[in-house]
Amino acid sequence: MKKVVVITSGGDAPGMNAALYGIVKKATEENIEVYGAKCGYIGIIEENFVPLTIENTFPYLRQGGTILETIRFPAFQEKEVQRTAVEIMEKHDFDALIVIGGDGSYKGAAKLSQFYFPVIAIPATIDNDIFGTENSLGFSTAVSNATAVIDKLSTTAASHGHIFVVEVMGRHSGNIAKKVGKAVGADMTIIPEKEFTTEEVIESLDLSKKQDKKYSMIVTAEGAISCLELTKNIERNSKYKVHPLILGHIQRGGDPACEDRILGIEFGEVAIKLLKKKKYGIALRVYGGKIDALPLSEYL
Ligand SMILES: Nc1ncnc2c1ncn2[C@@H]1O[C@H](COP(=O)(O)OP(=O)(O)OP(=O)(O)O)[C@@H](O)[C@H]1O
Ligand SMILES: O=P(O)(O)OC[C@H]1O[C@](O)(CO)[C@@H](O)[C@@H]1O
Repeated sequence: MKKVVVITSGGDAPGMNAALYGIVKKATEENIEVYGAKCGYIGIIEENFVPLTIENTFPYLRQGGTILETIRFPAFQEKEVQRTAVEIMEKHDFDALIVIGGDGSYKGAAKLSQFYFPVIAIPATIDNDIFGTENSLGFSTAVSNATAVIDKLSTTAASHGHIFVVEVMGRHSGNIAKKVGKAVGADMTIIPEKEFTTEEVIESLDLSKKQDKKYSMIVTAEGAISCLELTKNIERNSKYKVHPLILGHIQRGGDPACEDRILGIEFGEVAIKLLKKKKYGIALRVYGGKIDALPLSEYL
């Protein structure tokens, strides 16, 4: 193992830069050269490679986003595009690819592995919805970011007795909503995995009033219902006036929480250790609180 290439793919996740630093740190100890392809899978196809060194990764270990940047690239689902990626990586003498990304990125990694190219995937998505792992880079930070904003909202909401419906991210997953809803003591949390009715939401607001709470808070995941639609539904079917708020990309923004930094560095180091032992075709995960790996074929 002499030369590896890394991508960050899907939505950026705080902790991706820490993973890049972890990879470079361990690779440097092992005399392995590291390159990054810019903007995810498209960077391989466009042969947009940049050298990654301690000098250009260490300063960003504590910074959110991804210095390699990321673009969603749906064409990568085509087999011919995947084949081209493998040919390009071979042409540039890369011995392995490390993919840092979410469940879509994991599918791309699994497909490349079918061409017998050595691949390791590192879980990174604020949604924490990758099969098999208890945690993914960015989740902890996103939950903290959303909780901090709602905490701010609570003081003004309490002063006016307002009702807020706050929409958090998660197109297919209620993981952020569930944690945030718990942390802020939401009157109801709505997630894509569970059906709900407007009547149930109104009942939760009735209960909140009955309990003399100073304000009411509903948390909804974007994939369940948008806060604008839910606001309309509540106002049409009750006497309540509702204030909607979409938290949006602020959840992915800013610097990684300590947990995501540490996990990022550890994932990066483990990826290089495994590649050095010729273990690839695998996806890293957190299981029982520890880092281990599943075969990438699980993600096809
Ligand atoms: N079925 C697939 N086969 C091959 N490549 C895929 C597949 N699905 C997604 N990809 C590649 O992975 C990239 C990232 O996937 P996607 O946009 O779903 O984000 P993600 O990795 O799930 O991250 P996030 O959870 O943050 O959205 C896509 O832009 C595409 O290049
Ligand atoms: O920034 P984009 O491409 O609009 O993606 C938004 C999506 O990405 C995620 O933040 C995951 O990274 C989802 O929660 C959200 O639905």
